Amino acid sequence: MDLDFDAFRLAASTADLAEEPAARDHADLVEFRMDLADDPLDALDGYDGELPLLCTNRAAWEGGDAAEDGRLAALERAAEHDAVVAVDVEVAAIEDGAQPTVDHAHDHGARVVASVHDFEGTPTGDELARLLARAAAAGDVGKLAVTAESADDTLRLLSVTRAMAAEGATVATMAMGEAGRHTRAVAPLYGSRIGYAPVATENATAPGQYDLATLSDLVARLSGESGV
Ligand SMILES: O=C1C[C@@](O)(C(=O)O)C[C@@H](O)[C@@H]1O
Repeated sequence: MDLDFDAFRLAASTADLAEEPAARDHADLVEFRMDLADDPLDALDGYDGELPLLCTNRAAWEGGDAAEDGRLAALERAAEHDAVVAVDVEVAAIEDGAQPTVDHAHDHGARVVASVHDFEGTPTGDELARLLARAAAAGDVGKLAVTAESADDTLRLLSVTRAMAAEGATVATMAMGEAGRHTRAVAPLYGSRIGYAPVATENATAPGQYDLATLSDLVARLSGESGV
């Protein structure tokens, strides 16, 4: 399978690949949260769904559930699957020695989403720009998820998203939390290339996510593609 990030792509985030049929109507791909799954490599071996996969094995130190032992090795195995079109590697991990994982993914035709998460707040504009530039340089897509507490926080994130996208960088941004929720719907208009949503709200993988059908509808309406 192949999928690029030259346009906005909506990912259904899940720890259970059996949810894929339910995501087909709305999503372009599935984000498989390996760190939240019981036997992720077995699940990947048995995957015969239609949607391509973005595999994430989120480190505990970046808000996920994966123990460090074997974490990157599992991500590398994942990248070898034909259905896996991308893997997510944290920028901090890449800068700390995970470049071989990035290279391995590329060798197997998978793109790399280099990610940064701030679960505490939204940095200053300058710092946001630095973080997103580092992410974009480290991967094929630079992803930045912050926690917004105000409209000003969301504006800074959207502004940096727009500036980087206008320079030609491939970026994905979102603000977590209640105050940031609407950025998930509007960030694509400012150049963000990936949105994340659970099939059902109770299985959210980050604070403030819309469910998949809702985000798909909002993005389509705002982009003028829904025909309404
Ligand atoms: O990094 C991201 C973005 C995310 O944190 C979000 O805010 O939608 C959801 C995660 O599943 C994904 O790995």
